[in-house]
Amino acid sequence: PLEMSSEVYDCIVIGAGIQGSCTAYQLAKNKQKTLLLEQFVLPHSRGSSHGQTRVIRKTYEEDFYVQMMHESYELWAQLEREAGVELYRRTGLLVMGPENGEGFSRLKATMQRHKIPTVFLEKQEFSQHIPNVNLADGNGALIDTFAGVLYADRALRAVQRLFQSCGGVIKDGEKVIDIRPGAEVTVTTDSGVYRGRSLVITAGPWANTLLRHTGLQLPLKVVKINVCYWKEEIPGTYSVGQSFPCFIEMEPKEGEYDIYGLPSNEYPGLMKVCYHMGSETEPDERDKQTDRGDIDILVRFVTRCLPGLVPVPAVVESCMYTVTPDHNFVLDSHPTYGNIIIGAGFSGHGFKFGPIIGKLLSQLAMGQVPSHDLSPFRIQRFQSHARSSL
Ligand SMILES: Cc1cc2nc3c(=O)[nH]c(=O)nc-3n(C[C@H](O)[C@H](O)[C@H](O)COP(=O)(O)OP(=O)(O)OC[C@H]3O[C@@H](n4cnc5c(N)ncnc54)[C@H](O)[C@@H]3O)c2cc1C
Ligand SMILES: O=C(O)[C@@H]1CCCC=N1
Repeated sequence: PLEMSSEVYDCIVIGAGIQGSCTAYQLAKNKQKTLLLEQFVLPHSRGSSHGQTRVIRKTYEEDFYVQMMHESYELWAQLEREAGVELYRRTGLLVMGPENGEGFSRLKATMQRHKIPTVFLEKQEFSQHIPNVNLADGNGALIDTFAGVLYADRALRAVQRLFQSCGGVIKDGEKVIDIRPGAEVTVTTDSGVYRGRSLVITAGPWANTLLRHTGLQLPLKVVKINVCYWKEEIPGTYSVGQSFPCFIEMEPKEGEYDIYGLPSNEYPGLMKVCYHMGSETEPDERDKQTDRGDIDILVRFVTRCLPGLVPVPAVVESCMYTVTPDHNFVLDSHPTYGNIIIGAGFSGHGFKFGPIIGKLLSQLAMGQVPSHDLSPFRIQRFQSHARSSL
């Protein structure tokens, strides 16, 4: 039998990806005795938060994401100061999309409504501003000038360090195998039993595996992303050093989902260009999913749009998205157990929100009113969905 710890934590957080780590840090900063449990030995590359870089941007169609990103930028800057490390590099973000399409028009309108510093590029001046990129016929282009790159691995380590420096406890290499809801939630791992007055589940692709212990299943699809790096024909052509921006092509001709890229930086001479969707996988069987349909789409895109890259990926890494039907997050209390809080379904765009999500989930865990409207993120929106069982 496993030994029960005598300690009762104010909060136990399951999952030390960016969302769980930021939540745990916010709790510890608020003087909550907090335990952060992680199934793998840290750092690891088997979830969704590993890798050197992520895009940060305010470029969203929806007002609620823009509002959250205003605060998230401030919290990232605060984290940089607290940790004493650079986490954000401003590069700008080029968005290309069908000029008269609904998505691109909505995006432009939201940028203008929120007065987000944006440069709108006319077709005739495009190549002068953005050399070595072919703008598709009928596409418009804009630049979100404060967008950039987050140093992801570095950020995750920094947040976990800050959490520990506030007295937080991390137990890694401990997989949670059971959850017993109650006024004190009992959490069993493969090596111990812990109690907490509240529980936060931020388990990324494993969210439904854990939620099963609480009688809840969410309509989440886990997909494997082939993270592709492409060699520059002339090293530096698309580099941070040459002020090349991150980019998103909305509704590309080559596929149903967006294609995005980050300037070459982490691997000199290699630029990251990815497809914003992948094939379904079981999170523990990620490496058995070998579908390369997304890479075929990317090869066609790179050939058409980025003529300075060799159109064959030089390095392919793996990562996972946990996707909801509407691609919006789940940030809510459990429908039956109010002291169990869920952060899930970040749908491939959650990293940039890490600090604000940490703040919101910690507010829910402490029984406070969240400081942003969480109605777009409620579990209730899935009520009619076949796979949700409340
Ligand atoms: C290729 C790729 C590119 C992306 N690009 C961007 C981008 O440019 N910008 C952006 O904002 N976002 C981006 N994202 C999305 C972002 O990275 C994710 O939304 C975010 O990392 C999700 O974090 P998480 O903490 O929810 O999940 P995870 O990082 O997966 O963390 C969950 C953790 O829970 C642990 N866990 C699970 N089950 C258990 C258990 N039983 N016991 C203990 N621990 C457990 C897991 O091991 C894992 O460490 C990208 C994602 C990918 C894959
Ligand atoms: O979230 C982001 O900004 C990136 C780029 C666009 C698609 C998904 N992730």
